[in-house]
Amino acid sequence: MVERANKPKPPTLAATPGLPPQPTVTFSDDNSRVTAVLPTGESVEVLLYGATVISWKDAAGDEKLWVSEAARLDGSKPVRGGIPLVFPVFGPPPSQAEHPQTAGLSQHGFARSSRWEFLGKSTSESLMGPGKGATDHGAVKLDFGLSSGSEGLDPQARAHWPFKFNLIYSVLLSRESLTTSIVATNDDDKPWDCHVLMHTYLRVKDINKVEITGLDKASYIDKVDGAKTKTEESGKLTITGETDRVYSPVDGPVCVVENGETTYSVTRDNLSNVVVWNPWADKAAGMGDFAPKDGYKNMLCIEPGSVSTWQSVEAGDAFEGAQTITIHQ
Ligand SMILES: O=P(O)(O)OC[C@H]1O[C@@H](O)[C@H](O)[C@@H](O)[C@@H]1O
Repeated sequence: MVERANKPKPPTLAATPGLPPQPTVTFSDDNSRVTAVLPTGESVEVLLYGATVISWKDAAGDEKLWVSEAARLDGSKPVRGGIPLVFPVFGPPPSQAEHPQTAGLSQHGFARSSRWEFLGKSTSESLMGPGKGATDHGAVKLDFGLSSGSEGLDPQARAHWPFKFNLIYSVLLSRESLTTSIVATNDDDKPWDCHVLMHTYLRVKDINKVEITGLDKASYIDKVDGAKTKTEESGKLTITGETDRVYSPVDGPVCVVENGETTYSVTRDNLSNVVVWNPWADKAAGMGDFAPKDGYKNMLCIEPGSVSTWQSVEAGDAFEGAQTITIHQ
């Protein structure tokens, strides 16, 4: 056979003009987690168990979330750290008399203790569209699903929360921020109630040098002082001991300031509460999966949620909520 002199060469990806580098999405060998990396180096890692975000790094590789060194990542226990998702009940379940629907569930519900399904990814162009600037920087969204029919559903849900539901949880990584959002749809023919909360463990350098802004004049329930309702009087909240508060702030960012510099700002969409939690020394000492024991100095939970009242979701309706955490250098 004679070679044609001007035989056209097959196009190669590298040579394709105008195609910007794309984020990569990979699965771990055991299929337990999915990792997304932007072309500029930022990354996020999500464990299918709980759809728990267990790592979020900036382009320099600096970790933004705190995960306990003793956290169980094998699906035997909710993860101590990262971003566990709380649904459909926040905190210890209420009594049968208070709220029969959720009384039989365990603390913080079953979303964080079920194995979710990875539904797919969307990357920069489909997310942002051309001309919106974001394509220059890259972004990737990972979608996860859990429903009443899911194989991975924690058995406590089937036994104690026998409703039809469908949850879609999305994790959107862009260069400076991470957004997590949930759509909780009622597929049943009767209403059900839920709480939703994103239990974010932010990594901080030294809790003693942290101030939290954005809570000024907000009312809160102080869970370490007999669940009294109080009003935040400090424009710059400091953490000096065990702290467990359910705030109802006005809209606007809640910021973490370290050494006088804002390091994170957290904004909310349709989530009216922010829980601020740090277990401090004694409580951390009593938690088997909390390590190192002085790790409370390097973490601060800022947890956007909808937990001070029940969200009643009608048949066929959905509850949606989201948080965006932005890194400030
Ligand atoms: O140990 P868990 O179930 O992960 O909960 C940790 C903390 O989560 C917080 O959201 C609660 O306000 C605290 O009361 C609780 O101690």
